[in-house]
Amino acid sequence: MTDTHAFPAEAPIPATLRPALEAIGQVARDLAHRIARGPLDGQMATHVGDNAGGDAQKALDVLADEAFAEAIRGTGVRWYASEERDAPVLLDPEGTLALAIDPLDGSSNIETNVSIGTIFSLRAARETGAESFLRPGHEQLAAGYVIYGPQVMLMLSFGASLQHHILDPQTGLFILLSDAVTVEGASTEFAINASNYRHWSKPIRAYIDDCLAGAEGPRACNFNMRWIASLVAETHRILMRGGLFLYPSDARPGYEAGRLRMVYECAPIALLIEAAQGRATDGTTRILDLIPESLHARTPFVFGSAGKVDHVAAYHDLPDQEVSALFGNRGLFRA
Ligand SMILES: O=P(O)(O)OC[C@H]1O[C@](O)(COP(=O)(O)O)[C@@H](O)[C@@H]1O
Ligand SMILES: [Mg+2]
Ligand SMILES: [Mg+2]
Repeated sequence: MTDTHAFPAEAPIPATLRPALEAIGQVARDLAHRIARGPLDGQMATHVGDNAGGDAQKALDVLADEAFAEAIRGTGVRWYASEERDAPVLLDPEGTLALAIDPLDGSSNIETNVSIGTIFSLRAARETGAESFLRPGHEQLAAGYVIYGPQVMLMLSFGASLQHHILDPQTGLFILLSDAVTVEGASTEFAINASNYRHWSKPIRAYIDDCLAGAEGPRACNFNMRWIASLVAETHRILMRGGLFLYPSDARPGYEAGRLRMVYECAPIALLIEAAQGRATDGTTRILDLIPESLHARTPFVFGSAGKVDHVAAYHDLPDQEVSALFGNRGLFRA
């Protein structure tokens, strides 16, 4: 890692959070460099074990986790919680912040050269790790993600608005492009892993059936589908041009609450989406009001433009026979 700053002095970052965000920015810059070198920098996609959530750990997952944990020391962070660790780690008893992180998101894509990312969330530290992290997401002080794509970008929010930064590879600085990103409402793209269709609940099936029915169906509109299997990349597309993301609960063992984790995936993404005037729910309830029961707790996740997320919630309110009636009289749901 270089010891030069990741942000210009004028970047709009509160002084209390600046050391931690500098450290995150510097590690992200270093990771971006390693990801760009790919196999020249070692076998990043090698399966090295399983994490607390039972997911396969790749070499890059572990390398990223260790780099963030190391760099964040001495920046005011008391508790460090990561997807790759069973429990929060006490870094500094005097620290006032708690960092939750998905060091490498979308790691099933490493060997395919598709965009991957880092998701992070900063909160006020409390006495224990559990007290710090098992709290509603609306208490987050800051949240963000870095996307390692054709361009390396950082989306960052302190709650009120959404900042969009790009890494300039020539200077190594994240440069602010906009401090007021908003989610476009008119997109006709939705993102869901459709291979799980047979496991979904009736409201989710009905919603997707109606999208797939296109101009001839109750929505009277043709939709397009996207699935990258990289939450950061899906979020970035939605922030740049609108749309809807769904990872619902389903009937597979272990998917009772979907796949994505509340503390270090859904809560930070929800903060960013709301800061961009979008909506993020578990299908019906606001993600930022949910209290996780454990560090690695999962939640169904639906987010995107506010109108589309509300639309999904309305399918959960339909009477059972109406949900079942494919192309039933859902005039209410015209696009
Ligand atoms: O393989 P699936 O079921 O489509 O799930 C894809 C989802 O899993 C994730 O890869 C989980 O994140 P990690 O890679 O950090 O475990 C998300 O980025 C993505 O949205
Ligand atoms: Mg992830
Ligand atoms: Mg991960």
